[in-house]
Amino acid sequence: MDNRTIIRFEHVFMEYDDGEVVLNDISFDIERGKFYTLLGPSGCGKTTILRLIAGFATPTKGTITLNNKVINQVPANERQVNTVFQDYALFPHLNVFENVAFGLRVKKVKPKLIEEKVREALRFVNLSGYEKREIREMSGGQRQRVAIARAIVNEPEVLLLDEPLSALDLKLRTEMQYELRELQRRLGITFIFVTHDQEEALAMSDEIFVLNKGVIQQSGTPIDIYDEPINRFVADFIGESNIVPAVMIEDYVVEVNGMRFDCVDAGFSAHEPVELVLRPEDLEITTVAQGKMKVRVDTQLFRGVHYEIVCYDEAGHEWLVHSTRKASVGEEIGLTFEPEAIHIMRFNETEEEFDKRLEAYEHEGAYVR
Ligand SMILES: Nc1ncnc2c1ncn2[C@@H]1O[C@H](COP(=O)(O)OP(=O)(O)OP(=O)(O)O)[C@@H](O)[C@H]1O
Repeated sequence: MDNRTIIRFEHVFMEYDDGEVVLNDISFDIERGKFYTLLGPSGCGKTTILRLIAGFATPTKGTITLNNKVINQVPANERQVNTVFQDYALFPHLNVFENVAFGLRVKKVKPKLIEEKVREALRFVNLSGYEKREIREMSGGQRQRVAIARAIVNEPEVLLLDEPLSALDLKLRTEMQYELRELQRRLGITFIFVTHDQEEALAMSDEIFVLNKGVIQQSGTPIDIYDEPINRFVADFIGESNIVPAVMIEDYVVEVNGMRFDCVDAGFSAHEPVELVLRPEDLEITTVAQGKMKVRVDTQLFRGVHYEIVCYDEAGHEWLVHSTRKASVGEEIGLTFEPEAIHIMRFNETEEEFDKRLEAYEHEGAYVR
């Protein structure tokens, strides 16, 4: 294992007592000092992964390594890992200072050092001066920061954050997204953040793991995952998409609903059935004559930054368009897009097969079948 890797999961399975398989052969590496997000729908196993890292649960099968040491059986309090929970789990009867100091007092750290460390942690989360405040006198965002201070005061190597922003209203949530990202940069430690909100994951992360039904569907940078989703689940879960059954005619040419388009995808068999993905913001409205396809506008909603327009092509297939340009319901318009905007997904391709094909295509100009 190279020195950058701090956590490794190798073929980890998790079953609870009722026999439900919650994690099904999970393997991944977490590098030091990066911001990771586990993203997926409710019940997909995100919290279970955090519990395994924290030591609140033991895997049924597989190995979990922290700093080159297998930790399957290491108790939670002996791991350099701290968790910030969704409900913050603060002590309501203690003030801000004592909430943050609690763990250090339990460890019998000297009072002078506790004073120093707590003040430092509170400074990190911009709560200097709030030491004597009662928890009930703090706002949601401030409580959140107390919970983070309480976790970082222990100087963990890894901070686990389980949907820490879900109780906040939208504006505060956005502010806290900036704060958390900035805090991670300043601390330089590894953050593993859980959310089911794809925009939050895209905005905050260095790396995202997209999970569904106990399996990692895809891992990568936000841009990789947004631009090159590996399958229908990921394409659908990360932002809105037009996902349409299509056929590869030859390299760089795809046919959908009887229309042929240039694309930049290669490495498929001739006439291989595939799925074509086009993001609504990549479709541009033109006149019928200038468009690559002709559609009729069915509905239009004003969304502030853009119009959300639903249209149908001549084969009766629906296309969602996000455009700053207004159309009229019932109008026939053209849609155009760049060949690069088309993304082709192979049916049931694994992440490794996909990466191999992408790499061959990008670096060697060779095709992988
Ligand atoms: N202690 C437990 N005993 C039995 N089953 C459990 C236990 N904890 C979780 N599960 C089950 O494991 C599955 C995954 O749960 P987990 O909490 O990891 O999902 P999640 O992705 O974090 O979901 P959410 O976003 O709703 O918190 C669920 O089906 C859940 O019912």
